[in-house]
Amino acid sequence: MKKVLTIAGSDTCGGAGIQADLKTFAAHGVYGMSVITAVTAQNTQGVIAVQDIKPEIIGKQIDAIFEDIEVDALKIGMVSVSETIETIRDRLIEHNVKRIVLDPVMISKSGYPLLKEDARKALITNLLPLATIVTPNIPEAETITGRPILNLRDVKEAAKIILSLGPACVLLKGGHLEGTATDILFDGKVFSEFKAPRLNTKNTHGTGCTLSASIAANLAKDMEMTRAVEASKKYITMAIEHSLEIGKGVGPTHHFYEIYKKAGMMDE
Ligand SMILES: Nc1ncnc2c1ncn2[C@@H]1O[C@H](COP(=O)(O)OP(=O)(O)OP(=O)(O)O)[C@@H](O)[C@H]1O
Ligand SMILES: Cc1ncc(COP(=O)(O)O)c(N)n1
Repeated sequence: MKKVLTIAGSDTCGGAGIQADLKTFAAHGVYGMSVITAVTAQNTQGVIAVQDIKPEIIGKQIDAIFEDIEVDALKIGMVSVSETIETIRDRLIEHNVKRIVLDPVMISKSGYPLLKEDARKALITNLLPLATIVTPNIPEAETITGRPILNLRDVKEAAKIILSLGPACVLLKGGHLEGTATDILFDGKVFSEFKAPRLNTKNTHGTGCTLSASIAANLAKDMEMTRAVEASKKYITMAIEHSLEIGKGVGPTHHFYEIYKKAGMMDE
């Protein structure tokens, strides 16, 4: 069985972060493992509090995995502070990790900062160069590039700038633009578009976490990048389509094996 690791924050209400990642891994039929960078108290209405885990313990969690288990792919989500970022960078270089999906989580949908402002530069300089693929949403891409993104042309320009910062590929997610939910993949040569109809639901808590975890699972299964993103786009679209009316705010996406089966990805 393929083995996939998530390095991210814990979300009490189970819609984003570590919990979304492990549910996604299970739905993809891969073995999921986790390194927790921060514990959040949050629900569908927002984030109430965050306790960052000591970088030393984060480093030890990473070592515990790599000293014992072969990892086929990993994803990085909420990393919170500069010291955490530096620890992750050092440990991943030390363990010579391949296939890294970086979701540069900055601000929760409810508006709570999940990455300290002074840690943005650390994320860009330390983690972007290690990424096989980085998956910013529009506001994250605007922060990384320092440019506004209003249309598809801006998206492509931003993808080029982000690629120049070191990752092998960029997937710029169009969830925050209007109209069709179009994501653009750029590998330095070709732009590929992945489109889905915009679904009319407020329940999109953890969509970015789910998409990046799905890409990590698909890369672990030796899928080529474009194929992996295509399969993951189908998965997130179905997970949003089946999203759950849980809590009083922005409900979570739904992960069940059936979604993956319906997307026709069971033979990969
Ligand atoms: N209403 C929607 N209908 C269809 N697809 C959507 C919708 N909202 C988001 N998506 C898709 O979900 C995926 C995640 O994109 P999004 O821009 O929401 O990420 P995100 O902001 O990082 O998510 P989060 O911070 O909630 O984890 C993308 O493939 C995007 O196109
Ligand atoms: C631990 C953690 N990681 C990521 C997110 C982003 O998800 P969203 O933007 O849907 O709030 C979150 N809320 N919590």
